[in-house]
Amino acid sequence: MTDQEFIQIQGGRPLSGSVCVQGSKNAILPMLAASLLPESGCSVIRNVPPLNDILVAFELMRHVGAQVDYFPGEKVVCVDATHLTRSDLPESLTCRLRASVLFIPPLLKRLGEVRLPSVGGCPLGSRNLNYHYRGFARLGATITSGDAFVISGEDFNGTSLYLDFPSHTGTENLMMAAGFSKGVSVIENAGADPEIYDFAKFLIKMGATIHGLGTRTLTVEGVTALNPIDYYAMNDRLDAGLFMMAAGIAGGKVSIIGVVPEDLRLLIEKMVQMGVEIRVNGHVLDVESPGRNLKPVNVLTCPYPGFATDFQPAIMALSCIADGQSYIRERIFDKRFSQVAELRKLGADIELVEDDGLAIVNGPTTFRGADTRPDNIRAASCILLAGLACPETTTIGNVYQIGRGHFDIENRFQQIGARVTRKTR
Ligand SMILES: CC(=O)N[C@H]1[C@@H](OP(=O)(O)OP(=O)(O)OC[C@H]2O[C@@H](n3ccc(=O)[nH]c3=O)[C@H](O)[C@@H]2O)O[C@H](CO)[C@@H](O)[C@@H]1O
Ligand SMILES: C=C(OP(=O)(O)O)C(=O)O
Repeated sequence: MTDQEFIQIQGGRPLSGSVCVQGSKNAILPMLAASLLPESGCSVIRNVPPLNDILVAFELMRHVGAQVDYFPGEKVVCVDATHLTRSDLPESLTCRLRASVLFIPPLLKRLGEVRLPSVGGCPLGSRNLNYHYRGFARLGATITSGDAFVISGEDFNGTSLYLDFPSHTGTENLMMAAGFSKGVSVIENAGADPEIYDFAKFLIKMGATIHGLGTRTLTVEGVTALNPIDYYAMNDRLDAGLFMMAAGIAGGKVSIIGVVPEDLRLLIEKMVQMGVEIRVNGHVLDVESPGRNLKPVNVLTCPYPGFATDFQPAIMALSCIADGQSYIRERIFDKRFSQVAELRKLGADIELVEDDGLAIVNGPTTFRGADTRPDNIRAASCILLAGLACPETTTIGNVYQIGRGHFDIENRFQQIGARVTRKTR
């Protein structure tokens, strides 16, 4: 993939057909990190799409000495971490992957020290890591910071851990570290997201003892050894949501295959409020929309089970075609409106009251074609959606971003009748 590549969308036509949901990046990344915990033997993780973030995680794992064999056709990865050799993570990789932080607990357990330079990921504001480091310190780690964080320790003891905010990777990291600390740890105000739940099931299958799954209080009893396992990762609710909103904005009828409707409850609720018809048929969602005359919506992002911040940019695209004013409030990240500048290029009328985390969308917009360059996965998804509602040509540069979160995007959209192509300048 080069910076010359871009995605071209010629929208303005309804979608029809079926699309399968990919495996969940945000559940798989902690599983890849945890697959470094067993001292011998191969772990197998299934339903692993070849997303850019996942490929960077493979490179990090190989860098520290793990053998990683990936079978993209089968979406299976096999990890053998018997011979880990180093614990200094290179900035050339960590600056591309925020989930690099999830490699701290396994390397600490296996090698007694980790050196982590700055981490990358979506630029959404401050994105502190203080809950992670404070938790590791309470469990017994020593942490120093200079041009990199150095986390070290040999002896970890269970304790009470409290997150000021139910951080997603913070919960995963503390759960993993508590899993090998002696005695019992209680994690309060933990994240309850489905990906955290799936990751906890992964750790339990490895031999960990974790109680309170899906609630805000997790109790973890440390064990001395965790074993390699064979695990099928959950499907990606964010990928499912992208295709739901694609049907909503473009119009037509699309079946989305491989969802847990409960995990998407609020998105379904908001889309139905907007006038999109959604039928739940077991693990398939049938989404049908006129693609115009939608009703405006109020959205406030919250930790799960609230409305997911990762859907905020996409529902903003949808609200642009609604008749009237929509209010979109971001409450998780302090800078998560970068898609607004890109949407405006397509003609959207959006007032930003950034200090209040509020965007007021004045719909309906008749989108015009434009060249865009979104700076993160979900902003790119937002522009892709707007492009589907625009009869002119829209382009999305910086395609690395969308490839971090969605696999084979152009082919999967073509499968449901969209004119989405990947091109080189
Ligand atoms: C790889 C992955 O799973 N990424 C997801 C994860 O990111 P991530 O786990 O980084 O997000 P968090 O839940 O940790 O962040 C939520 C909020 O807590 C703050 N915070 C977090 C940790 C900390 O130590 N100190 C602190 O202040 C952050 O600045 C942010 O304002 O959850 C986000 C919120 O659902 C999603 O948008 C991301 O897609
Ligand atoms: C914000 C995201 O990822 P990360 O936390 O890795 O930046 C995302 O997946 O939308």
